[in-house]
Amino acid sequence: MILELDCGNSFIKWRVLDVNKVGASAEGVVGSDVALIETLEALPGLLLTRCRMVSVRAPEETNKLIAALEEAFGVTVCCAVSSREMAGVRNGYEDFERLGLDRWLAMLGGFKLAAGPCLVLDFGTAATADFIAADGEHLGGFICPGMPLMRNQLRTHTRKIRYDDAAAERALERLSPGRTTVEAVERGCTLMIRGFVLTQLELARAYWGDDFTVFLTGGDADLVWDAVPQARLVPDLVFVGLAMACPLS
Ligand SMILES: Nc1ncnc2c1ncn2[C@@H]1O[C@H](COP(=O)(O)OP(=O)(O)O)[C@@H](O)[C@H]1O
Ligand SMILES: CC(C)(COP(=O)(O)O)[C@@H](O)C(=O)NCCC(=O)O
Ligand SMILES: [K+]
Repeated sequence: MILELDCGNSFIKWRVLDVNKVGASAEGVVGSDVALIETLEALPGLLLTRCRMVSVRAPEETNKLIAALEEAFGVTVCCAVSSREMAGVRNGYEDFERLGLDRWLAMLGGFKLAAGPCLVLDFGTAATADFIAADGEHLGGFICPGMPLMRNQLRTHTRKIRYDDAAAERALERLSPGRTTVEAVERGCTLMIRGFVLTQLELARAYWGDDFTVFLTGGDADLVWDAVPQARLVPDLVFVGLAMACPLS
């Protein structure tokens, strides 16, 4: 069984692949290293042989998690690393190592699935957009605050914006102008993210006309999905790229 991990700034996404099965045999989202190890230890019949990981966290944090996994499960961990070029995609950053590894892997996955020009949009702690041309050239991208950062900034820097998660979820059933604080904030931030998406689509059209694929991924991708009906929602896009960057024979 192979353990796959995507360590973002807020959450660790994990899944277990069983060579004898199609798709993941178990998967989840956890908030900490400890929660990850506990969750995995509670899985019946887990026999890990390999592990591959991508992390956008600090090296010390990532190394600590790797050590904990090796100790708990006796597996060696293959970590995705930056590269200038892979699977036909050329990293467009001036300094290729500075491009977030989650972005790089989602790009590799997107270009493989699209086999043509694509726009990769990822909605996590940050929202990111990356443009990959038909020849695999990464034209660059954009980073802006994602939903968690936008709502936290409003809460931290105001006195009167306070509400709970359940109210936030209810507020997003519609996007009409808010009549309560929670509606006004949740819908306002959602519209900002959607505005970001529409601007990326305009740019993609300017480059490629109508001939491109849009990928949506990240924990908040479903907040924008209905604004981009032509997009492909691929929650595991980073994992698609991870398997390419860390092939395990
Ligand atoms: N099961 C889940 N657990 C936690 N967050 C989730 C879950 N499903 C969706 N989300 C949303 O995903 C967002 C975080 O996205 P994610 O891609 O995990 O971020 P990051 O990669 O930066 O850690 C949160 O704002 C939350 O609203
Ligand atoms: C842009 C990001 C913060 C996104 O992280 P996430 O929201 O997935 O946790 C991450 O890809 C990152 O730290 N990138 C390094 C900076 C860059 O890509 O230019
Ligand atoms: K991410």
